Amino acid sequence: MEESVVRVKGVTKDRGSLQLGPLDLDIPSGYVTAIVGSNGSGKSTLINMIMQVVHPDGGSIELFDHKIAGEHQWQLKQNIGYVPEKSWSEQDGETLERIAAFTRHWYPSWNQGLYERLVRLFEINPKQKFNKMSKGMRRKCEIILGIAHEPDMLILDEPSSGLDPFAWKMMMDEIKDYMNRGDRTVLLASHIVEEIKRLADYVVFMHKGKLLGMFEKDQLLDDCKTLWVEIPDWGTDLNHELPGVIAREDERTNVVKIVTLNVTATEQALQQRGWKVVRTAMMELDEIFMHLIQRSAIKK
Ligand SMILES: Nc1ncnc2c1ncn2[C@@H]1O[C@H](COP(=O)(O)OP(=O)(O)OP(=O)(O)O)[C@@H](O)[C@H]1O
Repeated sequence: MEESVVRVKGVTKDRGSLQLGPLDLDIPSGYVTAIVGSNGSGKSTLINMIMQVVHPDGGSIELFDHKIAGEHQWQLKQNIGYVPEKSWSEQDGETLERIAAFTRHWYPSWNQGLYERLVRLFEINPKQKFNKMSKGMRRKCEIILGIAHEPDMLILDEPSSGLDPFAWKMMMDEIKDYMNRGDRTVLLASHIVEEIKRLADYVVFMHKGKLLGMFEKDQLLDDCKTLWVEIPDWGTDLNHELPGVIAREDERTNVVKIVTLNVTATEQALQQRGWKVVRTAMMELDEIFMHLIQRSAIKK
């Protein structure tokens, strides 16, 4: 794995309704990592702990090789553009223009040209108060503020929430543009499969406060397949006999549908048995996620 910009080690948090962790996670530098999880699985809590908005009960978090505590904190956060899941209510009476002026003062890397371009692109009136804006307009402002100081890392918690399809497309293009410099990192929490498919290099699956795994996205999509297999013996227990197989469904008497997380190993084993694959299909990320949840439930 590459160099890490965020290192989460044994982090725990008691949320009352949910026990998070222990979480261990390394976010690689120079890539887009997407955290995918069901509602209430702890994605925002994890992001808030990385941003120090929420304090972990145990474990440690390092940002850019420094523990996030003490005097480094502010410097470290200057290198991050953060778009939280929920807008800050303290900023309700503010305007983009005023927050931008404040941010410009504190962030030496602020790029005024980029800010003005984004304001024009997203068709924002920078003099309008945030609490007079629609949800999507306010989201656009938060994205502009996150990107305009050209941070080394962007942390985006459900960034597309409230955006219309045109604004969503613009945001996607801007994130790609941001990444084009090569040495930048994005950490993104999202429910939108298309967003993850188009942007992410790595995918982290989270469920009920636990991490189900981190995967290189293209590799995962290559490895996970649905196969329809013609088998001679109807009662054969494919789940346990074949490597990689995590689920089976009987289709017709001699054709079984199986789901594998390791298509190469499964196909090799099928070949050795002389069983024929009659059809192969790609899986979507959300289907893979559902299977990983089922597998984690079985393992317990
Ligand atoms: N401020 C809070 N105080 C106490 N518990 C909280 C707080 N915020 C969230 N929780 C709880 O922590 C758990 C995880 O919530 P979190 O918002 O991190 O999940 P999430 O994965 O981001 O969910 P979603 O996809 O719905 O945004 C939930 O059980 C939630 O009720």
